[in-house]
Amino acid sequence: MNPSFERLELLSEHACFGGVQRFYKHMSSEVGLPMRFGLFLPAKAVAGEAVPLLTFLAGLTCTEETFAFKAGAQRLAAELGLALLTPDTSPRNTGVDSEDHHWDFGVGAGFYLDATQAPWSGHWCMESYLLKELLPEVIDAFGLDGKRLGLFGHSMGGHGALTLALRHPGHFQSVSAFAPICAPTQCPWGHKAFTGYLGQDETTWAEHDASALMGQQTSAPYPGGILIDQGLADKFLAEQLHPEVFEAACAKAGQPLTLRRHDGYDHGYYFISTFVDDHLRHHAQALSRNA
Ligand SMILES: N[C@@H](CCC(=O)N[C@@H](CS)C(=O)NCC(=O)O)C(=O)O
Repeated sequence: MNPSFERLELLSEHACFGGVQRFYKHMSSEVGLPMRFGLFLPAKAVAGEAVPLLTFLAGLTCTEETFAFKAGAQRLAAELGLALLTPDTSPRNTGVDSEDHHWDFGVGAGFYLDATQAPWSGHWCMESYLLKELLPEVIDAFGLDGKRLGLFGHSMGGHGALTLALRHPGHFQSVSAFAPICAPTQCPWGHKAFTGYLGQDETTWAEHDASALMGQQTSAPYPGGILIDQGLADKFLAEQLHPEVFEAACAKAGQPLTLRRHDGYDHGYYFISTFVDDHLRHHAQALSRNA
């Protein structure tokens, strides 16, 4: 049996739109603890075809189950032949006393980076976990196409999608986000997370700020375009999200950006489920070009 597959413990399995939604647990050497993730495989992947992999990074307080339960993405993913990977949002049960004292820092709030500050630096290394361990292991275990990878996410996970896509050029072929934290160095969530995980030296923060990273580009890193949806009734928009800062950075870099602002939509999964099909099509189109 494939050694990557052998490392995975199947927690549950549900037939879904001709494919299968599964939840797994595995021992992560990067995190140093067991981690959980969700994986939807369309019928073609179950039959052994190397389909593209689209990874969704969830927001604050979410788990590997949230997007799988609430977004309603499996129907179209099945039709388009996309596998969907939903990692957890942080390590859990780490032994750090204060890990769950805040809903926006610690457990459920890994911010998709590698912490450099104690006590977080021991286990909080979501960037290395995703890039060096989870994605390669899942691609290998299920025979997916590692050259056709898309990344999207919501809120903190939108920050994760944009920053990881910019920090790892060439790794992902498509990127999109729902209500992302676009300029974490300029908002309370970002200040709190970066102070805790990265320390007081703000020069290190810019390396994890999507707008700052885009501002450094001299040509478009995603010439096929980036898609962002943002609800205008989102209670976090004014204070935390700052899509206009990312919009300006994209304009400066010549990065095509479709930033859609939707009257009446809030921050939650009713908003995500309304527009998720457009994101799946955005990725399917980019990933089929790379086939
Ligand atoms: N607990 C927070 C809200 C946290 C929140 O909205 N989390 C978003 C991501 S930033 C989410 O997706 N929550 C899960 C859900 O809506 O099901 C509050 O009370 O304001």
